[in-house]
Amino acid sequence: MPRFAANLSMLYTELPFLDRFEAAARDGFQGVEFLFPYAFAPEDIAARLRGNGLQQVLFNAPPGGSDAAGFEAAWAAGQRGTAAVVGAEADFRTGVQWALRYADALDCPRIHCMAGLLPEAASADQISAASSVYESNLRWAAAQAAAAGREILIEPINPRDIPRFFLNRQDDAHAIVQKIGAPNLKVQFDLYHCQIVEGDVATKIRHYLPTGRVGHFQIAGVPERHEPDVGELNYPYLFNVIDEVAAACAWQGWVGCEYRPQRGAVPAGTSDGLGWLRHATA
Ligand SMILES: O=C(O)C(=O)[C@@H](O)CO
Ligand SMILES: [Mg+2]
Repeated sequence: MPRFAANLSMLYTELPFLDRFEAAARDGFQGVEFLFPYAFAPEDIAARLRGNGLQQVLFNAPPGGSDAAGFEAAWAAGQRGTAAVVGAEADFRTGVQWALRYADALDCPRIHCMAGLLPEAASADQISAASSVYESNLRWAAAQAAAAGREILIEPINPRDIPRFFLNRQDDAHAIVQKIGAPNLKVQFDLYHCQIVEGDVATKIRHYLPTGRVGHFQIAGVPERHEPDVGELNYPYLFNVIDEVAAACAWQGWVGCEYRPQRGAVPAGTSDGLGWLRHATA
């Protein structure tokens, strides 16, 4: 079975953030991911990782802004990344530098750089300008990350969850990664978003995983984004597909569990809903 990482921004939200690490380890996770670490000192997060025998496998570069308070304000104001946002190039670079410092402290191999939003009713010229900025920002970020021994990931996200998000489709993500051609620039393949936007998920795993351009998977039930055993995707089947293809191409990444638990009563809500994980790893 794939290696599963708990997404601590969505799982265990019944607990304070720093206590979620222990809860995830107690439930058998060996890896964790989350959106943003910037509200906490890197050494406090590193201590929780060490103390619970966990690996940090992924987190996001800031969503906008230029310091820790600004990052939180940007997220609250609806900013969803700066990589493809014309005029936000300085914030993008500042954000990647912050992320690389945290990646070093947390020994985290991957950083997700969210693309950001297009303007309302974007014109063809505005879309083309966003594409140019995206390409030059990602080239720069991949070079910075390579020097630090890290990967940069980009993720297609469905436009129902994030309207006007610049990157929605797997083929567009792979096209820009191929065009830039940096070996440490990869795609974060979130099966939840893929099913909502384009479907044909198993075939896309078989097509894209052997290219070497998939850096990470994420999962959730569709359409409610609850546990993976709730909804229209057959995850036991998809886990077997990932296993089979990963074995054939020696892929050794992680599958992030990025869903909102619906089962059980607080405070045991997240753990109550992990029957799918116990079944998958039995
Ligand atoms: O929303 C998702 O899906 C994610 O993976 C988050 O990192 C937001 O980018
Ligand atoms: Mg995701």
